[in-house]
Amino acid sequence: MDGSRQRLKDKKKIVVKIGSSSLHHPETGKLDLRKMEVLVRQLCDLKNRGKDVILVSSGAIMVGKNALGIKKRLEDVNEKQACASVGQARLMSIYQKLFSEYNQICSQVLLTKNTMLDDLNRYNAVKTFRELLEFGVVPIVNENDTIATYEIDSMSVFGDNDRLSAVVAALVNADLLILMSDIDGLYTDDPHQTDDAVFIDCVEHLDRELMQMGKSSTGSSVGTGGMATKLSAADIAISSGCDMVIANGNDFHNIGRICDGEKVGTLFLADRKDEFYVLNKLEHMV
Ligand SMILES: Nc1ncnc2c1ncn2[C@@H]1O[C@H](COP(=O)(O)OP(=O)(O)O)[C@@H](O)[C@H]1O
Ligand SMILES: N[C@@H](CCC(=O)OP(=O)(O)O)C(=O)O
Repeated sequence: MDGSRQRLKDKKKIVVKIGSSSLHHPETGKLDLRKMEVLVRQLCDLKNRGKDVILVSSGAIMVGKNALGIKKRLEDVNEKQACASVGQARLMSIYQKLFSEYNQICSQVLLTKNTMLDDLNRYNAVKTFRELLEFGVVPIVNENDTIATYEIDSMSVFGDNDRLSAVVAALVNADLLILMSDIDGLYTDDPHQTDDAVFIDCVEHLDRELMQMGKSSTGSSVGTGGMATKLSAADIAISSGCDMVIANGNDFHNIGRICDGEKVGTLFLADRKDEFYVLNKLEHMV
């Protein structure tokens, strides 16, 4: 086991982000409940190991779309917002049921980019997260899709939970962010588009050349942002003193393996702690 992986064993505050693609049965688009059980068990076990855990979960739009019996691809923003409103409530009720099986309390936190940019709102969010973690709760975060796009204008959305999870990691002073995706980690190019893409095990310096490797092409019908938003998230996380791992969400046991220091996914090593850099990034995020 190499040294940089070894340090993952000592992480105390861990943010885990799950993409919609890791939660659904691709054939039907419905929730994969067996996988969700494994996810929740892994997170509860991290809690039992004495760690603070925050889950950033996508899936509201996908779940709402299914609940409403919509078969076509969603194009209209308001239609997506209506689906998110239905789906978020359903998603939370399933998470609550699963977490309660392990006597674990979870809570819902919905954020927008504006919440994070406003000093008072951000301060309140930080304090609320602190209280929740002190109570031993697992906060479950998503973007507030219902209001995000018309809160001021389209610039007010995160638009993807990859960057939202990195902002949350920075807010709560997390020391590890795990992004579960539909792919093993970062490759030199999108493996779904190029045959000779090579897997990258560890990133010590996230330079321009690496940033350009992350394409916005997505591997599933429900994913958004592709690798581009994950690298943007890595930039935010590692600048706020938080290591980040991108790993495959096809097996949620990977979460425990990562925290055991096993060589799973691509590891991005934190290189500094710069609060202003993160805020500046957030301000210019489109
Ligand atoms: N350099 C790259 N390395 C790996 N995957 C990449 C890269 N560039 C683009 N991708 C694409 O990013 C997808 C993962 O992002 P996304 O579809 O948003 O999934 P998720 O919602 O599961 O996070 C991959 O399936 C792949 O097609
Ligand atoms: N907030 C949206 C998900 C946005 C998002 O980033 O989705 P994904 O690329 O699946 O992580 C939802 O809950 O449906």
